[in-house]
Amino acid sequence: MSSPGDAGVFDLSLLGWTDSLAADLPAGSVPGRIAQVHRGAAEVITAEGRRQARYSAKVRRAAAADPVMLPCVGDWAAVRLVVPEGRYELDGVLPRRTAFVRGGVSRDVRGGLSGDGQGQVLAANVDVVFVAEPSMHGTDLADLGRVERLVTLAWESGARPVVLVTKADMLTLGLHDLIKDVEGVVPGVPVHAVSSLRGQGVEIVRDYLGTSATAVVLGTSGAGKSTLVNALAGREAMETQQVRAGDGRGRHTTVHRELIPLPGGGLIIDTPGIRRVGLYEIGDGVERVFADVEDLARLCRFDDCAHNGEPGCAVLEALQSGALPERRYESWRKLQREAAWMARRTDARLRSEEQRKWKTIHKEMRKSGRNRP
Ligand SMILES: Nc1nc2c(ncn2[C@@H]2O[C@H](COP(=O)(O)OP(=O)(O)OP(=O)(O)O)[C@@H](O)[C@H]2O)c(=O)[nH]1
Ligand SMILES: [Zn+2]
Repeated sequence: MSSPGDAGVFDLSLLGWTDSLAADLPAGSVPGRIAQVHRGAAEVITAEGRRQARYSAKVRRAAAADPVMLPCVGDWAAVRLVVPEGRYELDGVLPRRTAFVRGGVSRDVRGGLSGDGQGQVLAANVDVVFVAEPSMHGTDLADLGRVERLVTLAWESGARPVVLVTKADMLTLGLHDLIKDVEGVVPGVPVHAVSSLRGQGVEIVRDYLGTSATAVVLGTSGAGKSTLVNALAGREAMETQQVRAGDGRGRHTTVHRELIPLPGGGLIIDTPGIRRVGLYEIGDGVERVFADVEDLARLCRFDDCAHNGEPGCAVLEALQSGALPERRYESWRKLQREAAWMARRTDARLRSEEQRKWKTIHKEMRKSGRNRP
């Protein structure tokens, strides 16, 4: 059996290729899924196998004007063979269904924000986001606030979140209660216990990918992301912290992003530390994760209640009665502020600009494809 990535012909639908993507492919080019990006070139998986493809002048110009236009892991690219030279050229990126975007934002340990608001796409065309939260992290239990934050981010990317309580073997007593607590803070999102070390829950994770879905794994450093990816891939696709600890360079986080085709179809993108990833689009991520709090807020006497001591504030009442835990309230406020901050800074401008650019680029791609002999 040939598998994606081996030389030889294989089925692109196992990489997520669809008819609707095919409709956007310019004439004269073949599709390739970007597995890794380098400076000025990308490694793409095509029906013929893996190829290095240099960016065309058009792609370089577009990326120079706006980093959001840089090809990224998970993108579907239009690849052409440049005949006299015999090399491959990446001549365009097909429209993205979903995207993880870093808004040029850096975040200090206390959650402060700074940055220029310039977008950068970290991963594209992701269907499922696995939020990996270790049952035990050092001596701490799973961090519910971190789960809320990452699930919010997942919703905003356009993909579907699934929470995995990883390293489940480290917590035998109380695991059930912990899962219940996690379920309680992300309404409507499936939560599963996973131990990659023992192989527990790995099949459930695998099932989310079917034959052609693409997933990313988000989570704090040491959450067991690489170990899970390796368990899914059935091989050492990613270096884990243990492996790295032995190489003399000491412990450090995963630094590169790579799209890894899994045996039997489906793909997974291992992401480096997500601490710098901000909420980019003012989507409905916060409302979805905090649906219970948002419901309360609708009961406040004033429509524009800031939940800051106004009379008849249902949120503060719930807080005082203990129905709404202080931790969750604070988490809600923080993520609301963050989303609002990003929205003010970049969202409207970037979104409209990006849409406009995609339109012209695809018009050009189609035109140049048709005119080519
Ligand atoms: N007990 C237990 N340990 C695990 C499990 N999964 C991973 N670990 C250990 O946790 C440590 C961190 O695992 P990694 O997979 O490297 O974590 P990561 O999330 O990829 O970390 P970064 O690359 O730094 O973001 C390693 O020592 C793993 O062996 C598990 O299911 N159970
Ligand atoms: Zn209120």
